[in-house]
Amino acid sequence: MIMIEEPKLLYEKLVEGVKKAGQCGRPIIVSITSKIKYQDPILFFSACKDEKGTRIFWSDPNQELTLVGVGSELTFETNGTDRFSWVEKKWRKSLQDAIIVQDEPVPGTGPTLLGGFSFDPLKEKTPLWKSFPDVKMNLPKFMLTNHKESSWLTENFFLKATDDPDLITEIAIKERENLFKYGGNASLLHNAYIKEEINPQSWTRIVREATESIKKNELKKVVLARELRIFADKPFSPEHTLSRLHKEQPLSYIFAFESMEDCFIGATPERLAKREKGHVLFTCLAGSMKRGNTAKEDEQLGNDLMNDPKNRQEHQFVVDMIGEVAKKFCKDVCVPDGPVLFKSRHIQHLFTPIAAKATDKSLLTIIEAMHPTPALGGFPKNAGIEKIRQVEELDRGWYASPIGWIDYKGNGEFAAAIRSALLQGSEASLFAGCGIVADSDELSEYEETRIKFQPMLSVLGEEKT
Ligand SMILES: C=C(O[C@H]1C=CC=C(C(=O)O)[C@@H]1O)C(=O)O
Repeated sequence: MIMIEEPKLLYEKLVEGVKKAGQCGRPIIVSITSKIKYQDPILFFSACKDEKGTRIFWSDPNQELTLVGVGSELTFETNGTDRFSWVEKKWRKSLQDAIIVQDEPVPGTGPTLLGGFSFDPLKEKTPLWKSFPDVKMNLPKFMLTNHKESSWLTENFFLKATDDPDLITEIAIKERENLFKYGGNASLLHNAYIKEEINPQSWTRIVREATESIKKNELKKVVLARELRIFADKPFSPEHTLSRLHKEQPLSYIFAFESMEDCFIGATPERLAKREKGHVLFTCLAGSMKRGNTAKEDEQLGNDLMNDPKNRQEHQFVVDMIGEVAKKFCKDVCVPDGPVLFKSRHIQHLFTPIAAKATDKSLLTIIEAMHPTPALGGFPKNAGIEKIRQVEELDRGWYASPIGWIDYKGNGEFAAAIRSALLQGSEASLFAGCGIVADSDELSEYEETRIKFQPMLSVLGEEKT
């Protein structure tokens, strides 16, 4: 039996919450966190099938922190610009007078929002991303938090003055009992799919035209993406996909956001910013090369990447822009002299970490200023966004956008949602993009996107031959 807080304590806090909601004239968050026996996060995600459509999975590199949210007690979602400050205001307001019960102040426990943003609220929307608005951040009903080998369960309530604490306690106890009923083995599922590349010739033409715009000094860099649609013999399983991503991409952020019938899932190596205990960490990741077949070839390719002027230039735009944001919103900013290599299973990148001390500027304020970095949009920022809006034959939806979490103390982390797929039953759309500078070659960039599809293709099953 898993130790969760006493029903008596739960009941007392619910009574207190309902009373406070009456006094304040608005709903009140009651959030109770208990340390529980270690739980496997993917089994937990899989067991909560009844909450399909609301489940969220997040784990950081090496799985130092994993969050699994199920159910939604409170959701902030809207379309349009201004969404970062909109969420921030709503979240702060909802937290006023919150009743939070927690023994240990572990980041990522207690009331925490999980979710993400779309790439560009001003780009025309298509039905593809109908389940994902320009922002959707969710306070889950239940959230499992794993820090290395320890687990906590947070249970959230958004109480109105008219709620009945007896009834809510009774329902909460039943729901909890169902939470940990694990069974089945998702890893037995395996899909066979066929691929459809969407407009590949048109994409290479757009890339070539972008290099011409850059040569004419209209902008310095733009990241152009393309879509691959796959069709399988049976529905894709988020739990199966998560479990394979965990095995194949241990150095990446693994994420899954369910929304209605769809699931946006992936393994991104690209942190945007993490704020924890007064520190803010940023990652600049741009400039790519395939992995070698032997250690020697891999090392050679890594050296080529480190010494390639085109890739160094692509990378430097990212370092300069993120460095500027860090200096504007943080203090004691430390930018290394040059990049190192970051290697994942299918691809290697130039990588520069930036560290700083936090000020009173919130994580969402920083993310708003960063998005999209020149690794996802372009440089200068607005010229990049406009170029993408004009020329890309693609609805990016949440691809290349900030996804992550923030807790009630302002700790949190956001990553850029690349190396990702939108699962829609037995069909899926995959996305991959490349930084284009003046001397980019469209066929090499096309080849680079092919490599960037690999992390998702390899976990979604086998191509039918
Ligand atoms: C936009 C993507 O990758 C970005 C991140 C790392 C390296 C990149 C590059 O070398 O072009 C891209 O800027 C993607 O994978 O879809």
